[in-house]
Amino acid sequence: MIRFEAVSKVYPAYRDKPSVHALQAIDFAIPRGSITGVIGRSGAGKSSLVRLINGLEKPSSGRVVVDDSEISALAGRELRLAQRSIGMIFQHFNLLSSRTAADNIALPLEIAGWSRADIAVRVAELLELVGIADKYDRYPSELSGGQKQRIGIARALATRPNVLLSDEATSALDPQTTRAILDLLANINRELGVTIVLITHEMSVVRQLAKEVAVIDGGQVVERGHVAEIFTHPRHPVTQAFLSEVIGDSAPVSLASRLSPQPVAGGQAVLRVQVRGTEAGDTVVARLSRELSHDVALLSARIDEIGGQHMGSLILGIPGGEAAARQALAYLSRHDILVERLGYVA
Ligand SMILES: Nc1ncnc2c1ncn2[C@@H]1O[C@H](COP(=O)(O)OP(=O)(O)OP(=O)(O)O)[C@@H](O)[C@H]1O
Repeated sequence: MIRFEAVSKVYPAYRDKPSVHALQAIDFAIPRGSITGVIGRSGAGKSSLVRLINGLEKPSSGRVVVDDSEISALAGRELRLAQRSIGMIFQHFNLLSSRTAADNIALPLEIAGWSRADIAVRVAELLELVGIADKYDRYPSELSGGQKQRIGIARALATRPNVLLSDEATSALDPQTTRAILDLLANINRELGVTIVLITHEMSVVRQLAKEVAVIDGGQVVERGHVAEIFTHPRHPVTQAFLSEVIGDSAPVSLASRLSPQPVAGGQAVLRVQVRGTEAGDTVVARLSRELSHDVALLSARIDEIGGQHMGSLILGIPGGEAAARQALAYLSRHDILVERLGYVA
């Protein structure tokens, strides 16, 4: 369990730079054994939050507790011991280029004072765990990004930590490699019970791996909860913006370029309808056609399923002039379906 209790972090003024309130009033808990996503835009405070968990920074006020130990109050040898139970992986892997894969993984064990024989056994186990046993004698420059991250993961797990912090660990990888690394992290969580904190600016990463998510903005947690719930009912504008990236609810370019802000004689009003929840998009189209007593054109649709819930958006063309458009808007709003008018097309 990781707990933030009324945590704030202020970086003091330095020369001509003003002080920065990087985190304010952070109060939340990450359950033991969970995979929790922490998502935020650049500068939101994500890295500051991570550095508080592993004790690299101290909070300006409040407490950070990791597995019953107040890491924010530790120093010296006690802090170093506590840090051994917190592994970390990074966007740019942070491997030593002069060491082989095996020797990179061995590094934290050497620092912890393990014997050479024990290190050899543990490194072999870890190479196997992350699926690159055949690369033990390769140098980082000879490996792909995905393989380097596997070494990063093995090194982070070497001292058998309870917590694994992932700071944008897949941001430098292509989508296919990202998926493979996220699958590996899911296995590690399942098999070893390691608590994973996933710092990211990509909702697709949260969606693929995390069960819980906290959205952070301006140094505050602005929304948090189960991933399926947040994805289907996002409340904060920042969450909504992250989601529209992953759902892609913008109109197709060919349609957007034809949109006119004024009604077009004999044309259609174009509406964007949000699909959230158990109701599938096609039911919305069918119900609306029945209500209007004429066909509704489906101009574009992006629907996904997350945690058994449909989510996405439909772009509909409503023929029949202003009266029909107003009737459609009223009907959808009456049924609590989020809708917005994008314009008109011929
Ligand atoms: N050591 C520091 N000294 C002064 N200000 C800092 C320091 N570290 C971070 N900040 C400031 O604190 C705020 C939060 O930064 P932080 O790095 O935690 O955000 P982030 O969400 O991780 O951003 P990014 O995704 O760009 O890394 C920013 O305004 C940043 O400029």
